[in-house]
Amino acid sequence: MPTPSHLANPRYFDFRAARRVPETHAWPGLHDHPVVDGGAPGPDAVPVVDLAGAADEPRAAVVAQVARAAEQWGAFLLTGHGVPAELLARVEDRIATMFALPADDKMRAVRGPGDACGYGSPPISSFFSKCMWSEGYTFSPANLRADLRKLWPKAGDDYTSFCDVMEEFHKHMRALADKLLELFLMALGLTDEQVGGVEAERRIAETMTATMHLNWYPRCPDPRRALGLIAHTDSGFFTFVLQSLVPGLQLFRHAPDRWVAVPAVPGAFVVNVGDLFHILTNGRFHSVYHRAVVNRDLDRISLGYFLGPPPHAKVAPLREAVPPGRTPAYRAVTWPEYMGVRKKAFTTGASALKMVALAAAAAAADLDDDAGAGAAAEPVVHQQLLVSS
Ligand SMILES: C=C1C[C@]23C[C@@]1(O)CC[C@H]2[C@@]12CCC[C@@](C)(C(=O)O1)[C@H]2[C@@H]3C(=O)O
Ligand SMILES: O=C(O)CCC(=O)C(=O)O
Ligand SMILES: [Fe+2]
Repeated sequence: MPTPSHLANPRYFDFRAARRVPETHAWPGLHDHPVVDGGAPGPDAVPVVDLAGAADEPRAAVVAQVARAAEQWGAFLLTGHGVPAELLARVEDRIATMFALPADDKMRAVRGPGDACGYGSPPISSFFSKCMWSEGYTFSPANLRADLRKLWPKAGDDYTSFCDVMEEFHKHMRALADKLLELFLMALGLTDEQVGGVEAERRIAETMTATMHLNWYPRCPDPRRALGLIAHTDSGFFTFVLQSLVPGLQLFRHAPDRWVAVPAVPGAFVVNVGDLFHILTNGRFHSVYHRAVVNRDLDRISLGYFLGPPPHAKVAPLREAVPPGRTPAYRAVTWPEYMGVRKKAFTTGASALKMVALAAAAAAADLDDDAGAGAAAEPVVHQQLLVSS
């Protein structure tokens, strides 16, 4: 019998056929920090923001929940958001159908070097010598039907239903992103009038763009040796993560260093603060290190809906976020510029946020990794894993 061509393709690792985790996929240092349950009551309980209360006036309680979560965790579970559960079920179902495509079809859509969209490992994987136990697909919802022809060149029913469902989802998510941006800005202390009326804030809301990245974490014969997605901070403003009912997302918390396992709450999104929001808020809302682990018996699917500025827009601390008498803690950067800095940071082991910090203000605000709640706490994952690019 001839070998199917995808098995002959050295770029495709067949997770389904793997009976063990090969050295190429075995990560050292995965258990350097304990894992605690973020679904149990107590100080490690992942904060919950329930938007069902945000429709009533005053919204002060919801705004306070957002402020606390963004300042102390850089992440929270979002419930009561109004995106229908039945739509989320269809989204997951379509994603599963996409990942079940034959390897040849997926490899045809592979992300080329420097491409924003495409199939395969996420961009961050290029900085590490080990491979992750996952496959991913990135696309722009604004360019959905054209992007998805990479996977389904002949279109057809699966293509059409995938695009229809994702378009419906994107419409809901874009509106939800606007609502959450408003709450974030109010949580920074801006009034309703400032949110809609101040030029800088209005421009952010009007130009914010969305990117979708889908993750498939196949079940794994030895989940303690493998890693679904390496610890990272998201680089944009903020991200909605939809995780299937199989948990796997973990948030890094400092002092003591530990991983907090985010519970899989049906219908909830996890919201992560990204690096550009960290900069925009002058470090008051901090980006959060997170990773995804894999499971022995079950596949896991997740979806990241990433919000950020358009490529040409400079992001700098908002005037309202800089305390009186202080200077901004970060210089202005565009998203592509920041990705360039982060690439350099990965190859040198430095912190990308520190590389864009303004020295004098950084010293005054004590932007040290050990600064506590205001700093993006960083797990020790870099030394042994970096490859130079
Ligand atoms: C908008 C984006 C954020 C992202 C890079 C991307 O262009 C599309 C994929 C996103 C993702 C998902 C997995 C982790 C991550 C670090 C990566 O390598 O690709 C993020 C990127 C990010 O937040 O920087
Ligand atoms: O799979 C997850 O839960 C996390 C995904 C994620 O962090 C990402 O896509 O950036
Ligand atoms: Fe992420």
